[in-house]
Amino acid sequence: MVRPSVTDDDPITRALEQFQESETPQQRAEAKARSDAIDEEINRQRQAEKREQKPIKVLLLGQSESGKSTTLKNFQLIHSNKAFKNERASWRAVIQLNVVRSIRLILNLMNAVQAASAYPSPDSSPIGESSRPPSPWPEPIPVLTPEHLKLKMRLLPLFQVEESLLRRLSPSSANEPEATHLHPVTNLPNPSRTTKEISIHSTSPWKGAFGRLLTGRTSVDSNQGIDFDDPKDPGVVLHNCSEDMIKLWNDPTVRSLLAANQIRLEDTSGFFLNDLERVTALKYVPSDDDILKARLKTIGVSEHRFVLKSGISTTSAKEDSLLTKVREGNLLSRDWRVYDVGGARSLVRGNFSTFFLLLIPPPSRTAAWAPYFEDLDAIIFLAPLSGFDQTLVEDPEVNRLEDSMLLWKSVVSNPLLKQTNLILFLNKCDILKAKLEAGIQFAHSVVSYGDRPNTFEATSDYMKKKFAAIHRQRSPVLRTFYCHFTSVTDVSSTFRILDNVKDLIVRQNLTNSHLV
Ligand SMILES: Nc1nc2c(ncn2[C@@H]2O[C@H](COP(=O)(O)OP(=O)(O)OP(=O)(O)O)[C@@H](O)[C@H]2O)c(=O)[nH]1
Ligand SMILES: [Mg+2]
Repeated sequence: MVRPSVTDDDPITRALEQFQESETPQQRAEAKARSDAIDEEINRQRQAEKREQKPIKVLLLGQSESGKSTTLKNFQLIHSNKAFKNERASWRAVIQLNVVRSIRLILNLMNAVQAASAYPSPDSSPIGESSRPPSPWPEPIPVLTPEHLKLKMRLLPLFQVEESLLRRLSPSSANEPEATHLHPVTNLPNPSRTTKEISIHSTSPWKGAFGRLLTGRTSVDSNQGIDFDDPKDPGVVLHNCSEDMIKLWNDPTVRSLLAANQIRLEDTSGFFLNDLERVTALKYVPSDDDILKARLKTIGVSEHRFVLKSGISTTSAKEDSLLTKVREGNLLSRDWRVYDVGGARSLVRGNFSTFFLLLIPPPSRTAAWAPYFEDLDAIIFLAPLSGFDQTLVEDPEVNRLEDSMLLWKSVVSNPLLKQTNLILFLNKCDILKAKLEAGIQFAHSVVSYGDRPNTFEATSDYMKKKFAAIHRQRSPVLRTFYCHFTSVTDVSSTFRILDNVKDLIVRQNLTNSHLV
């Protein structure tokens, strides 16, 4: 049996066949030329579409702990209010680690006091002053009671928790020779450099570390992915130590030890000691605010993709036409790529890591990095103002604020970035305010500040002018100075600022694509 071909009954095919049979060679050539022209036009339009739809690329830059990853978290929250839904179990672990780190710092201080008081004072020492290491303590050395020592012993299980959390979160970074993000206790008789900071390489699937372990368990909180009945849950040990941790943190001797070493734990990254009861509760689930406060150092570079909407306000006739074009072109939703890089320098002095790769001109810059840094629409540069009285963890001789200004200078003056919008976030304003209110004198660290008032308004304005002057003097082309005072751990104020920034970047992107 002969099966009818599919085209047998197709009237269009039949008509075309008849038409082609009656075509002259010249007509056929003309038809082909027309068809080619149409194909060419379609291709041209596709290319144009591609150009117009090119994603908006934003790079977050700044020294380590400046707030880059926290700004990224704000982008994630803007993108979706369920941003951290599947990650809460892992963030809970990071927060638990942050708590243990703060406690460890206090216990290290107590060890140092014990060691210092083990030496007899020069008056009673038969061999005199020379046998005694220089003491960082104001005399007399604060006295630890037997109760303090018992407290210390009862908190030892926390260190096992730390090891196990680190293993689960970052098996690959366990050998990273990194000092702590906490205030380095360098002037103590036995300075402890043992508190490695937890860092996660951008390629590590750490956010799944806990989720994977939980699959199939019936006790898992299905909304948050946290298994509260896991017998190995570090939360149990933390909960059992909770009362002792609270006692330690509220102890007057401990507070005076911290003060004597000029350590304000409350200003350090990942500080949760004022929330111990809440964060060590057995059923603790981190809030968005907690996740923003959690500290996890970034290594490498990671790309984050979002579709973000931009509502461009119309204030002029020109902008009205822009808005129409944007709407006609359906460009109100745009693809965004936000790049978060690790800001820490290598511990080898002068050897800069991720950050400075940006400043090396191609082709010396490795090809693998190129896609991240070509065609950048904007750099959000974070400079934490609160670092005015701190030094870098990586290099204790470098003042943090001064370092931020040097980095800003190199970014601003870089000819490769002259087309890129630079948006400066003078960050950690909340900590700056708290420090000034606690009586810390800005002028002690920033000598050029002189006898101006020790207020937030005056100091922040002074620093803004400094950064603006660098921008004006060093930029290879005339550019607008965009600057915001930020506290990126504050979701609502950051939401407003990022909304402005988003609109600005989209507007510039459209201008550059000649759509306006
Ligand atoms: N109080 C306060 N804390 C902040 C602010 N910005 C960031 N932090 C905290 O500072 C710590 C460091 O912030 P990150 O965003 O991890 O810093 P980073 O720039 O990504 O650092 P690296 O990954 O090491 O390059 C985190 O614990 C944040 O919660 C701020 O404006 N105010
Ligand atoms: Mg980071």
